[in-house]
Amino acid sequence: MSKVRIYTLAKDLSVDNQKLLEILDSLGVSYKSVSSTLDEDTVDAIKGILAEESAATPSAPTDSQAASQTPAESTAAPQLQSAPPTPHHKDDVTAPTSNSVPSTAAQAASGQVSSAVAVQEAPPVQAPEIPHRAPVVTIMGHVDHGKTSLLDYIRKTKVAAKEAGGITQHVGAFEAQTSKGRIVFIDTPGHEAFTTIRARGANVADIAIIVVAADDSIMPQTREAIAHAQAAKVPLIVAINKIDLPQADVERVKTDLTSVNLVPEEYGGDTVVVPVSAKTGEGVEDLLEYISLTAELEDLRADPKGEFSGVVIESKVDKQSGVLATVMVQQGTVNVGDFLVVGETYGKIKALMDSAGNRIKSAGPSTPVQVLGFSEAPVSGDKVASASNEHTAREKVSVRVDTRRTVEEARQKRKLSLEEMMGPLNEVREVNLILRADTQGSVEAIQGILAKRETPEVHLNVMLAGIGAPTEGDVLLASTAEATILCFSVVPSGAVKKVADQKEVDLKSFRIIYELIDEVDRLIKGNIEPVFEEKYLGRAEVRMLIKHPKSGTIAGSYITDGSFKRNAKAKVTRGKQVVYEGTIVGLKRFKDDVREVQKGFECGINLDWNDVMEGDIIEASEMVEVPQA
Ligand SMILES: Nc1nc2c(ncn2[C@@H]2O[C@H](COP(=O)(O)OP(=O)(O)OP(=O)(O)O)[C@@H](O)[C@H]2O)c(=O)[nH]1
Repeated sequence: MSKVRIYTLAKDLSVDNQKLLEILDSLGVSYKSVSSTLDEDTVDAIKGILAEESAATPSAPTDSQAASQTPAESTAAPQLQSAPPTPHHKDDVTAPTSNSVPSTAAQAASGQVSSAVAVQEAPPVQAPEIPHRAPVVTIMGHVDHGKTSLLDYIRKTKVAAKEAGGITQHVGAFEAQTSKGRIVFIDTPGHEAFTTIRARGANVADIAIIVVAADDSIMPQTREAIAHAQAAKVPLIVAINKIDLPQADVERVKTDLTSVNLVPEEYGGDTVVVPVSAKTGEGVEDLLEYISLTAELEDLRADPKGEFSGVVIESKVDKQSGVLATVMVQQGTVNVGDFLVVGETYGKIKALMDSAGNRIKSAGPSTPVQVLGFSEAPVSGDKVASASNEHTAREKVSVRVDTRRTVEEARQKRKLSLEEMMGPLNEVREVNLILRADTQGSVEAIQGILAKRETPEVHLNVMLAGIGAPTEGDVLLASTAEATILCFSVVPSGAVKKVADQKEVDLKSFRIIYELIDEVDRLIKGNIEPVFEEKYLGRAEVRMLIKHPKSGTIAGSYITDGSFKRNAKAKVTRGKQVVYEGTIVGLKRFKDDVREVQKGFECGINLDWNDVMEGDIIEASEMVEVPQA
């Protein structure tokens, strides 16, 4: 029985991948990605549904439009109204679950425009769809594995040469035209730019390409790159490069990938792996196709008419032109003459250039543009907003200044709620860790022990485990993922320690493995939901009532047992009945506010409740954490 990949079938049947996935969903067939394979029965069922659909709507215009729609980007093409796609199906096997012929309901679920709709006089009012946007791709990998060469090859073959013959400037990104539409590449190789941007709270890449040289396989920076992509939660595609070399061993790379939990699709996993050569160009077309397929599944959309937002990719000061910043438009449209607010400054756009160096008047989503008009060079990762006039720009800046101050003040006070400290209660908590050790043996030993430390409530997520001292990249990763860096028998450099301090990242070094494990246990404990129990504190009799102009009624009381504390819980009983439960908001001894009053003393108790009466009994208690084994 021959099998066929989803995207190949989509191509053969002239429908878009999304449509096929919807049909598969309606049939209850699980898949991992568009490159998953389908067996003949499923293919027949799909063909049956499509045939029925076209019979039901012989000339429905929306149907044919949807079928011919290019996946990567559509300017405003109306799509079939359907449920939003589920980008990743984690289910393991591609198995058609039943022979059931799809019902009408299933057809409806698959987005079919029914004949009933087709004959209606007035078409139903549809909300205008947000158009697709081009994917933004970043290429990461180990040094010398061919990131620059791959980008150069794509640039050379896919970017229209600049007409005037001038030299295209390096602007940090370029746009490639492929048969599947536009793809934007961030061309500052390595993950520095990527992580710097992320460390500033912005995410610019939609897809990460991890380049692995076929003659070298997985290396330390490959692991780092994978960890960064995973922390950013962007889909990744592995490009096995240099397959033209005689010593290239693609199979070895695939096997090694499984050791970092990236199981290639051929091995039953869901990692897309594409063998390429940046030298001969072999496989590059496939890689571009996979990028478009991934982008399609991610269903990337942005509204060119929406409010503008962008991110600075890089900036420089040009002796002649002044500050030149490359901004990736993420949403909305930017125009010459707009005011741009970046950081706590603003500027008016004097000129815009596309990544090929052509002057343009405006730019929409997923377009890298070089902006002339900033007075100070912005930093990569800075978020950019626009304003239609100078007054609004100034207001936006002042809001940003206020927000920064508030955040700084809050940070100084650092009074976090339980939830802020520990995340929502009753959920499995994640402790993110980055491990650094002297040898592979130590790394594996630590990982082995850690695996046994996990509890049902706390999951240990080792984002990166590497040999050698921690790097600044690790610190950036830790700061964006709120991870702790644990070092065993390796010492962080002063520079790395400094960055960790600045970013408030916990960076700890150990010489004895069990001290490291103790630290992990502490981290786990810190993440286990604390158990509190009520502890009795004391009892008091209300002997007189004092009216206070500000605090209301204060219960002049005598402590008959234990002690009373400010902020403790209070329960008031009258006879046998509990008449009030609340908090002791204030305690007074004569005119002074006090924290605690012991048995045998008189005091004023403010319950923030005015109906307390003489003769009432007040009982105080507090919640205390029960230490757990
Ligand atoms: N034979 C062969 N050589 C390649 C290929 N891709 C890159 N190279 C060579 O590998 C070396 C490193 O390539 P680069 O593109 O500079 O690698 P990189 O990953 O960008 O390196 P860094 O920028 O230093 O991190 C260069 O000598 C390239 O010519 C390929 O597909 N085949």
